[in-house]
Amino acid sequence: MMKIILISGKRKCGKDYIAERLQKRLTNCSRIVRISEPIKSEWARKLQLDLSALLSDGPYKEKYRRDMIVWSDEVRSRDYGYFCRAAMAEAMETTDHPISYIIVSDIRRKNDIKWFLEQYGPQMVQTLRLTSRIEVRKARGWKFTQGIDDVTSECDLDDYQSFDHVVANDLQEDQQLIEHLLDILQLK
Ligand SMILES: Nc1ncnc2c1ncn2[C@@H]1O[C@H](COP(=O)(O)OP(=O)(O)OP(=O)(O)O)[C@@H](O)[C@H]1O
Repeated sequence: MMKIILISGKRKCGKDYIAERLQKRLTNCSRIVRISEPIKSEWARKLQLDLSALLSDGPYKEKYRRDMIVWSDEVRSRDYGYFCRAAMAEAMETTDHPISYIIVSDIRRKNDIKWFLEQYGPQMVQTLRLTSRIEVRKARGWKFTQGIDDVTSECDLDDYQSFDHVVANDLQEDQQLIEHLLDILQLK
């Protein structure tokens, strides 16, 4: 049975970093899925923007991020699973070998979790909430930005009570943390 790990957490708490470290350990029977990818590619198509610039961390990213959030909220209000479904379909279509573990590295909303649970069931899905102290996030480059840090996409999960695991990612290159995660997520 395939296992799906849903990673959430505030900006710069290390969602991508931890997803990549886990993926490295789980080798090619695992795959990272990002819900933001179909959002970015559809938005870029819509605006005929340069996708590679949009996907990188360059100046494009913040400028278009706000508008993209508004547009993607509209899409979600009609169909909350739209981007989750698109991201999973893309992952499955572009995989030529069996996948045992899917790591979704950018879960941001209660409805994202709801969609995965409805689609795959609680046996297959585990939620992992990463936390980091504010000073640590700042040291990693986070700066409070109005319109990004105070909107639904960043705050919707703040009051979610049902994460399977809540784990701190405050230390630098913490190998024990990776072992601990493999343990609690039963991925060993
Ligand atoms: N435990 C860690 N040890 C060393 N570096 C880390 C650790 N966790 C995160 N980082 C670094 O901190 C930075 C932010 O991490 P990352 O991009 O994974 O955060 P994120 O939660 O995905 O952020 P965003 O929501 O903004 O995309 C990256 O440069 C990453 O390499």
